[in-house]
Amino acid sequence: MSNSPDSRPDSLLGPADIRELAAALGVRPTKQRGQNFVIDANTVRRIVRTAEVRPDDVVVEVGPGLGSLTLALLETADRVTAVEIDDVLAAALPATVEARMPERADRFALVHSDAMHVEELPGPPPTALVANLPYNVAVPVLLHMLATFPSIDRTLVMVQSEVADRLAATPGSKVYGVPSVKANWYAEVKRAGAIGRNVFWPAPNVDSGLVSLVRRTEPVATTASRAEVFAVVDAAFAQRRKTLRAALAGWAGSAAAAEKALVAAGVSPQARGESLTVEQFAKIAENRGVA
Ligand SMILES: C[S@@+](CC[C@H](N)C(=O)[O-])C[C@H]1O[C@@H](n2cnc3c(N)ncnc32)[C@H](O)[C@@H]1O
Repeated sequence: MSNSPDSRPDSLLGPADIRELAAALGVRPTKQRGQNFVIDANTVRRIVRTAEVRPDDVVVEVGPGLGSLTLALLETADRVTAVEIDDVLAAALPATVEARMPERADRFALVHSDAMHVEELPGPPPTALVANLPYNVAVPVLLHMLATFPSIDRTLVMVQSEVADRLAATPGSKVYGVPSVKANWYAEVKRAGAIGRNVFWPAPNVDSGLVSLVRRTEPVATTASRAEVFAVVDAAFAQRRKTLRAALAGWAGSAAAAEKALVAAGVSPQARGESLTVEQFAKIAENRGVA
């Protein structure tokens, strides 16, 4: 499958390998779990390159599926820990790694779990997150991983193209919203490429995009907690067409109290959430209850 001169051509998974593995395991990909498997070695190598995975990286992968990206990550990273929810896929993956890349198998660990419930991982703390995320839970899983593992400093995820746009949006953009602000709380976020539909089996009915997130070297400077800041963000975008004075009335107790917090934060009460930076949301959170 691979055109890369320095690689073992048979170690990564191509279309025939994926079909064979799926048939042997009786796997029928489900939409509910966002199961679309990459069948193209060039695509997974491109993801690893774009993620700038280094030989000393401890990578966590969410949703390894049949192992397409896992094997490409193992070619470069020091360790790969994969979190898979599906019973059959989780049970099969260690054997796939052993069969395709025996010399790297001791660098691989499988955690059979819902990524939303993972609070710790075996081995050294992860330095990078690289994943083709299940599309229906991509944003909550991404935010959970960034919150739970502060050691992750680089992330590259493949998500539905619209979700990639939303994650990387900046204030003033039509698609700027809760995912944009929350992701920006943790990281500098950028679109990092597009992926066509024909590199998957089964082919999804949406396009995909890559998003890169590099952990902020300095966290957002605020005395408010993350939960307090996120509460303002959620309230502001729950009614995104309303002015902040109106949208934050419930959060503050009244429209008048919301106005006081906004003015104290240096934000116009007539502004809307879509124009605010994460720092401004943090300032508003700090001024809740101001007299
Ligand atoms: C889009 S597929 C990616 C598979 C593989 N990484 C690839 O690129 O071929 C998403 C994978 O995430 C798994 N998954 C879905 N929800 C999950 C969750 N909450 N926690 C962990 N894995 C999950 C699915 O079973 C599936 O294997």
